[in-house]
Amino acid sequence: MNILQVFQSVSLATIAILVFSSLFLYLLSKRKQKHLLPPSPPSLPVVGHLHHLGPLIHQSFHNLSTRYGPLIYLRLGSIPCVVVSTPELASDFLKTNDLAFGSRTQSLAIKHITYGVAFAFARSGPYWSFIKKMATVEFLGNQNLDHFLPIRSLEIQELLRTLMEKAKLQESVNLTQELFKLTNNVICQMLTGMRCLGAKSEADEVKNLVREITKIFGEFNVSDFIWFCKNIDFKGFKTRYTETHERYDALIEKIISEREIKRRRETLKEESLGRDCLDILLDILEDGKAEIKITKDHIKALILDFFIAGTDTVATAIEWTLAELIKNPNVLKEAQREIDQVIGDDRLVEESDSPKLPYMHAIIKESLRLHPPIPMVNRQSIENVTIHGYDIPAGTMLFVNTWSIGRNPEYWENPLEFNPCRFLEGSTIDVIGQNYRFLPFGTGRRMCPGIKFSMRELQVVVARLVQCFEWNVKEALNMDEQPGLAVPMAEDLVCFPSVRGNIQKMITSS
Ligand code: HEM
Repeated sequence: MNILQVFQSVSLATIAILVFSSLFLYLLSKRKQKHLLPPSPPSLPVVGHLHHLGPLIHQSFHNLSTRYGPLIYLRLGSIPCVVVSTPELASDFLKTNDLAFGSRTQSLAIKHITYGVAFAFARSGPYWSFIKKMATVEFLGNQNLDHFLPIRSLEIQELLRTLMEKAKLQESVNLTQELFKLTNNVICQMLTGMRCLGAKSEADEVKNLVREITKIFGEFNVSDFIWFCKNIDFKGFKTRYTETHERYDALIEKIISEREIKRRRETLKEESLGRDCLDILLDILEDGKAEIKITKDHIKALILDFFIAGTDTVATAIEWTLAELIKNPNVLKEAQREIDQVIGDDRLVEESDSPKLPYMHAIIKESLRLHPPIPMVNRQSIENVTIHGYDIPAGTMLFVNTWSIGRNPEYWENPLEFNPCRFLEGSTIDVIGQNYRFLPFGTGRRMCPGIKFSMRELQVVVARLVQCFEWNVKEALNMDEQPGLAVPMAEDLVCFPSVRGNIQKMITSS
């Protein structure tokens, strides 16, 4: 939202009073400031550095860093921030000071929609550690992922069928929408056991809500940054997120109640493996001896956390990878050659084939380097720290610009070239957060717990799209980005698939 447009919606008299009082407080705070802060671009009273930011914030930070250096201090309204844009600094902040940066800031909208108890935004502590362990080891651990393999296979097969139909009719397909449907259906079943049926079902309402909430989470709201705007409902944003929360609450209440009735009937608790997330969480809720007491609000917030974190991110990663393959036909041919040689043409690629497809693995990494779905690792400090001689006060927002690091010629040769080979030939760089040049899933204690799940889903979907189809587009692809919680392509990816080889037989027999 344009700051000027925002100001136009409030009466001029009120603005004048508030601006003058803020200016006074700003000057007062400057006089009191004794901290040595990192370099900073010129700022304005009240808005601080907000006027430097465009809609794609990671790109604005990247541009500022090229002028003011790899460690900069910004004040977004009244919120202090530091932006970090080199692997060395990323390591200083995220490894050496991992504990100090153990929290995240949450917007007013996120706080309201997630009952004030979102896990992904919680401060590190006993509740966060307990849920992190549950998420990493149990819900998204290897055993559960194996158990949910048939769900992923079925959903991917559905996608292939849709594409095959389109290919037969020589029609275009909106791959962006199809991929969102795929990832949403998979995560929806892993969380609540429900599948989107295409009719007006609860799962469809979930899909619509996830889409709306993801949009809300990614929107810039001036009330988050300028303290005297906190209670102003700019452009009806507050009304929108309040209503969306109410819709989500009604739906999830119903889903939980139905599950509680089912559990009483079927004593589902006896099954120890392959439970959906709702069952795992209800077990914890009902367990009088659980290490941590959780409430129904925690369950509702956690289900939403995973929905939001697990839908757009994976869909966006697949979308960018396919776009790069279409733009780079030589890479696509090489990937098809690898699959044809290793798998042949009488069966589809399976998740378990991944170790045999190093070129495909390198393609996924190369796509995550250029297009990390979450372009910045965002944290908040919980104590004062001194880094490189600079004083970073408690409560400072940290942005590690992984997007910018991935495109820096000091760390990557010809960084804008899509060249998967850079991840082959002796490269030891992986996605697991140990090399600070490449942090698509973050690093350290707050690292993404969905990494194994995402890599499994990402690789098999891209491999099957490559194995089964040739991809054509009408016009050159627009590789611009769109703002959002994950950063998708600016325009939906619309393509014309055409069937390769034996695909019809393979899809129907799989
Ligand atoms: C391509 C897919 C994905 C990417 C690129 C991605 C990326 C990230 C990143 C960069 C972070 C911040 C890490 C940090 O602060 O160090 C994160 C956190 C998180 N992700 Fe993912 N993610 C993906 C998929 C998923 C999935 C599928 C789930 C769950 C179903 C998930 C759940 C979470 C959660 C709960 C957090 C917060 C963890 C915490 O604060 O401790 N993510 N993700």
